[in-house]
Amino acid sequence: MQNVKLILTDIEGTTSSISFVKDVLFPYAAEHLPAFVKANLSDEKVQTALQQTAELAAEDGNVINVDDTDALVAKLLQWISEDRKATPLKALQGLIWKTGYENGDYQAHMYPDATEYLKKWRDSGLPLYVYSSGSVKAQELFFGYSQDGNLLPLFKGHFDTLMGGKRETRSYLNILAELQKTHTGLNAADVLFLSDIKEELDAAKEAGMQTIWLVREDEIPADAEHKAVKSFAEI
Ligand SMILES: CSCCC(=O)C(=O)COP(=O)(O)O
Ligand SMILES: [Mg+2]
Repeated sequence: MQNVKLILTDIEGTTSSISFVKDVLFPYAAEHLPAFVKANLSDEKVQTALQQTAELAAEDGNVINVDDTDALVAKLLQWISEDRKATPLKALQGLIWKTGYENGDYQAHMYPDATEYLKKWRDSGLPLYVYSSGSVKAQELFFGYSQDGNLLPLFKGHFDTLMGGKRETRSYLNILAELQKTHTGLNAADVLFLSDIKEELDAAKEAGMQTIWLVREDEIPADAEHKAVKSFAEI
């Protein structure tokens, strides 16, 4: 880790297992989404998410009336099953997961090395930020209710798909511009981005950031274009 002044990390597959997100969080959201939407139809955040769902579906060529709650819910359930990183879905998931965390139905998974090194890096003075497809609300819940306790104070800030998609270079430039408001003189090359997805690392590298690929389960490819490690201890 050379000349790194700030670390930006992904969550799923990087600090935490893919299985926790896919096998616990997504099914919980799918189970509770229909009742949650119907019970909270007058909530401004829910209304905004439904409006955006209709707009996004229309962009896909699937016109749904914004008053057709059942059709919008069906579309959102389809997106959960496809793991679509759609901003309105992510906003609703964050709201739904809150109840599960607060009831103690689950705690967010953390790889032990991720918790250990995030704490070490924070203690050494490195500012830590998160960039995930999960909404900022969902990220705060995730680290606030982790199996290793409340890890939220480790992070200086959070970014989600409001910055853009994680496979787009523009998103990392948007994040850099946000970071520069607090960290004067910060350059892209001062930022280390950690992720398990090559296309996300490619986009961050294109924006000028340093990258490290977390290869948690598979063999590290011999021809990896990014420095690849199996755990935060190797960073
Ligand atoms: C923040 S908790 C749920 C994560 C999530 O919804 C997701 O889609 C995972 O995205 P990531 O960018 O962390 O791989
Ligand atoms: Mg990931």
